[in-house]
Amino acid sequence: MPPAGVAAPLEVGVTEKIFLSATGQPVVALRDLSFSVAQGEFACLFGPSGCGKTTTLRILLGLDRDFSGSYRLPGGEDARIAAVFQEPTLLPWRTVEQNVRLVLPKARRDADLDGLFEALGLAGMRALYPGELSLGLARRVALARAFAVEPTVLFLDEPFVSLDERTAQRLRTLLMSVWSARPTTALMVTHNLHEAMVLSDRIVVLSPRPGHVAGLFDIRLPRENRSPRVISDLMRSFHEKFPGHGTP
Ligand SMILES: Nc1ncnc2c1ncn2[C@@H]1O[C@H](COP(=O)(O)OP(=O)(O)OP(=O)(O)O)[C@@H](O)[C@H]1O
Repeated sequence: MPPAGVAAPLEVGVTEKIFLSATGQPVVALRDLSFSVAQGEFACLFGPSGCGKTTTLRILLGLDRDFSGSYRLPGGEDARIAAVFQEPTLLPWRTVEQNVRLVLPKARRDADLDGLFEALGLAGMRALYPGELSLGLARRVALARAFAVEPTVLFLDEPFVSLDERTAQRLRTLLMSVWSARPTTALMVTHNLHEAMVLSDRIVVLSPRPGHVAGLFDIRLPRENRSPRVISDLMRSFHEKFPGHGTP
């Protein structure tokens, strides 16, 4: 394989991931899961409950090393990885500003983050503490923290669940405006097919467990052209290509 630079794709080749159930029975979560995400592409990992989406992210984040196979991150050894989870996981005794700056390397602790706070609608909230924020605002701070490190790869695990649809929609728009300013190779787990259509360049569709790639759905359309009509056409094509997937 050529050396992995920042321009290299995210490559996933998990041969097998087995858990042991409480009774000691093997649970094969993933088998022959293989896909890649091109540099600067935003991909969604979509599939039925229990098919191994979170397991895949945990492996790619280096949180689970007990699997067979391999993967390669953009940036290789020097990859700067950022992750956004369902829980914003902010330190309650630190301000919004401090929570974001904490993740920066010492040399960049004083970096100018005005543009980032502004873009995420947090400019007036930098001195607030997490306890003063709604869940939607706390998730914005989690996004700011992720983008502050200027990651070479970004992982998101259902960052917009349990928000009312208006707030979720606002956050998707904010995510896209920050991401578009500096397109970063991104992989986001979602249960929400509509969300995947709005946000991603490519949907990686997983089979039921043991998870492997059931197929790819490419959306090569500029996001500003994805009107409700276009999204509903895309949803129709998706259902034709993957009958039974993505129906509530
Ligand atoms: N620590 C664990 N011990 C045993 N089994 C596990 C463990 N973690 C996950 N599993 C099993 O592995 C499979 C994949 O789980 P995972 O959470 O990755 O699925 P998922 O696609 O993210 O599900 P969901 O969409 O419901 O969040 C499931 O069958 C799950 O029960």
